[in-house]
Amino acid sequence: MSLTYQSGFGNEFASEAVPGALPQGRNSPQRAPFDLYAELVSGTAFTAPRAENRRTWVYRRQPSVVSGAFAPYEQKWWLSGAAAGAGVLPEPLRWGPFEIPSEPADFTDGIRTVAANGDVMAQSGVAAHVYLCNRSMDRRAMVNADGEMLLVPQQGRLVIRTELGVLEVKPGEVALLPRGMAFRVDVPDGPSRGYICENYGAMFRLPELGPIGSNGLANARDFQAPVAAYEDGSSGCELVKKFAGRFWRTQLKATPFNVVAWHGNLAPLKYDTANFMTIGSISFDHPDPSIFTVLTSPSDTPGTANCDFVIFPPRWLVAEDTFRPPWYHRNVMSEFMGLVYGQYDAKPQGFRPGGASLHNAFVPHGPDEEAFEKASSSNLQPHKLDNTLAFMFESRWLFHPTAYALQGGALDKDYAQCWAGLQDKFKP
Ligand SMILES: O=C(O)Cc1cc(O)ccc1O
Ligand SMILES: [Fe+2]
Repeated sequence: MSLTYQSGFGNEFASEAVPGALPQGRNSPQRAPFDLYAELVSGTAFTAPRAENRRTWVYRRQPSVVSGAFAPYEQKWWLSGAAAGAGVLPEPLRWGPFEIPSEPADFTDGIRTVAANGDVMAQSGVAAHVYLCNRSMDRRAMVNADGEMLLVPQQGRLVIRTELGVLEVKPGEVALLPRGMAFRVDVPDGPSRGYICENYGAMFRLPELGPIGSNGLANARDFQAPVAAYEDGSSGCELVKKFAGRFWRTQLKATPFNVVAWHGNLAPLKYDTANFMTIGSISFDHPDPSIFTVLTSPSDTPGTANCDFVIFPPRWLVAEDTFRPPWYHRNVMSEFMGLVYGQYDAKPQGFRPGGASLHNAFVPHGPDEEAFEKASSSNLQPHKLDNTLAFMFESRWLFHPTAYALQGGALDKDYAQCWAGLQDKFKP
């Protein structure tokens, strides 16, 4: 599938699927072109500072309000907030690859919450989910009024139709779907798996670059928004809505993907992590992983994120007289990690693609025995860490694992053993 995109994080985009559909010089003319309805989607408060303000005008065949009333819908695996946890444990946790079920499941039904924090009602915190699905959302759409969703595919491409157009996202790429914007996910490759960060807090944005300067890490222009595309959906569509942590459904007479033109800076985005310009040590010592921050959702305490999305992409290691993998560590912040492909240098064998790990606040962790032995005795040549992509959702709030995470079968009960062989080698 060859799709067209517009480039830039938070740009003022403008797109029309039919020439002339976008009003010029005003947002709500008495009658919009082609008798479309004008609708404003406000992603931030009207009065949010200009630099953070996000809204988009859509020109559509019917306004979203035609959806009418909703009835309850069951999705018992997709949970919200710290309250959904089955108990926080004080030790490191790790999971093997989460299994994609053989029973039919689309993206909406295939979401399983692994761990969550914060509270939807307080607009704070995130959930770490996996999606495990094997079929497309057939005549079905989803809208999440609780949070934006950062999708990290691990197996299989996703074709994401949104109100603003279509994104295709493959493993190695990520997608960011704005809170409250309808989408449908198709899985052209069949069984598909990936991770989701559902963010109830402040919208993800690019981190400040400080002394790095005006370029580097994730560059704004490498984020891609769709172009306007509407479908002929006269045969109807089910709309599933997540609202205040619960699920609802309604049957629409037509498709919600009926936006013919739009303009604004609130848009779904995709980003290819291959475009991430890594910065690292060219002298000595292992830098803090914050140098690999792709996006950050700030909290009200400066520098202490509601969530940072951090990646560990292919890169050169050249530091001299340095223990190159991550150091042993205890962190006030909580670290949820996943692996898209390859090996993670701190856990070359035990951490597997499609699995996850959780090191909550002040839970000690670090390289396993194998990684430690190798890194502390190898001959330090410039070395390319290649064919690897791990990531971290790092949050100031403790992640609460769910019953699915603890009892669903993927939990690695022997995780702690990976450090058991680290001997006291003190030789005064
Ligand atoms: O725990 C982890 O593997 C993530 C991590 C990576 C790193 O390079 C430094 C610190 C850190 O927490
Ligand atoms: Fe860590």
